[in-house]
Amino acid sequence: MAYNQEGQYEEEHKKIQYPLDTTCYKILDEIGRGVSAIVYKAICLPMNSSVIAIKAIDLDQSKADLDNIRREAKTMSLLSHPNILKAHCSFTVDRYLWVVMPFMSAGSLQSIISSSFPDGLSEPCIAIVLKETLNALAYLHNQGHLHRDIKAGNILIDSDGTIKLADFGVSASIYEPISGYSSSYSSSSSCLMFTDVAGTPYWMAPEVIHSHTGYSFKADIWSFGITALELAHGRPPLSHLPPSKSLFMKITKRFRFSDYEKTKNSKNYKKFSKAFKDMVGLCLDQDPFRRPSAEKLLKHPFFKSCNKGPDFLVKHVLHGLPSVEQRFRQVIKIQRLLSLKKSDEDNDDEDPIHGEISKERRISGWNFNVDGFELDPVLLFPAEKDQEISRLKPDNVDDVVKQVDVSELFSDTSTISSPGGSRQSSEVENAIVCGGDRKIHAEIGGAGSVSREVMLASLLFLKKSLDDQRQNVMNLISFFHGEQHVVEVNRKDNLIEVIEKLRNEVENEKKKNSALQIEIEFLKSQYSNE
Ligand SMILES: Nc1ncnc2c1ncn2[C@@H]1O[C@H](COP(=O)(O)OP(=O)(O)OP(=O)(O)O)[C@@H](O)[C@H]1O
Repeated sequence: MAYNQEGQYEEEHKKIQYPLDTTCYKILDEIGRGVSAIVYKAICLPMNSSVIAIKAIDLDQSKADLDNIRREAKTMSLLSHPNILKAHCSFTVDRYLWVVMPFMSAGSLQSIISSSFPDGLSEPCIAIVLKETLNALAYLHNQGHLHRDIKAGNILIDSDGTIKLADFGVSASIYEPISGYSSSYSSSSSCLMFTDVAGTPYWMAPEVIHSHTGYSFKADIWSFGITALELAHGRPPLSHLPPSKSLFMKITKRFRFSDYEKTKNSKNYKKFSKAFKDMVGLCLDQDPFRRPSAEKLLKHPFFKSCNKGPDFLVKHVLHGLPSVEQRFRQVIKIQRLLSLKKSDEDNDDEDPIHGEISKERRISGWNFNVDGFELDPVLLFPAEKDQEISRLKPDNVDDVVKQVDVSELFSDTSTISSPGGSRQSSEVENAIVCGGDRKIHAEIGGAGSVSREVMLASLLFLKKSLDDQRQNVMNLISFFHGEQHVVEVNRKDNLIEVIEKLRNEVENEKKKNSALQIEIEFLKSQYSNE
């Protein structure tokens, strides 16, 4: 790394002017694809055929307009940090914007885990990657910038283990609210806030999804926490759902609990340190104000005790890894196979939204579960009673929800079951409650007009659902008890596995129970106040 006299980091290529002409570049291979861009490995002919990466952004598909992209590129060119990937230059080619940047030969952490570490990286490796990323984030925030798209796909690694944060496609400067800028921007509150929805759904902070409440630097911290889970488990939470659907379900729709459970059935739960879990827990606080700043997070024991460097990543992650272009070809192959398989399956699928009511649980928010090292859903009422209760909701609910126009949140509305012009009241209610416990209570507190009968019916329904599930577990337990005398010794391992599964089910039941218990206690106190 080179530092100038002021101690600022200075990249070696800084003074070199890269040509703004396509004929000077020769494309070698495709190495990646994003939502609206293709990334190529290429060489720059007048620069001794040095290898570079070109990101060709389709301006017709990109949400941001050219002026915004240019402005952002200019702003980014003023930033300089060893953990931030800076573009060499950018220029338009027909309807594409070419961003010429250094080639990070091992590609993104996302492409590495998806090809070679499907169950995630080891904790010491994660610590190095996250620490370097956090250095970049702390610098960015200090300079008044939000990244707004922190995820493993935007963390790049070079052959020497150097980590750089990339892709400032949706980043924004908090100091430059220029008119015409696609972000809505508000400075009316005590801190500067954005209100547009930016980023990638799985990594989005709750306050970004509820963009009417505004968000700021802490939204990046949430995404950083999700990225930690992504590196640890090989995927972000809810990633078994299409991005738009996961977001959509989180904020407006019923979510089948059984769908969520599938994500937690990972056979080989890895053990992670308390420090790691604690650090992620701080990032994934529903309340952005309670999340630490990037600077403060760097002082967390998890990062303080991380004393390994890039060499460790070379040895434990990069060694024996297929090249970025080979990995990309593999991904494309798998995607093709999966899309063929999916189109077959889609024909047989039941409607995911209107499936069996008994399997559905409405999710009102997300809590970080330290022991399970996952995001856990906070359960609300069973779906069937939603309509009855929401019919009785206070009138101002619709006004609040008008500010959350779900159809505007997605560029890819094709995968969403259309919310329609007149939204159903059950969806409406869900949209307000999913921001966390405080909001749930505010909403239920507002439902003072709900009749005793309806509440009682809801609670009885909940109780029956719990009884049914308890009964199922009891049946399974007695089934295996009865079988015991014929179980041979060599089946002991299988039995242990089954018991473990049952134990998990019982644990899950307990968790569900306590979430419901809280709701019930709250409702009881509402009634006693009446
Ligand atoms: N400078 C680079 N050097 C090497 N590989 C790169 C570089 N930039 C991107 N890539 C590879 O290309 C892939 C796609 O990158 P891109 O930034 O388009 O997509 P993304 O960030 O995964 O998706 P999105 O469009 O949602 O942001 C990355 O995952 C990475 O493997």
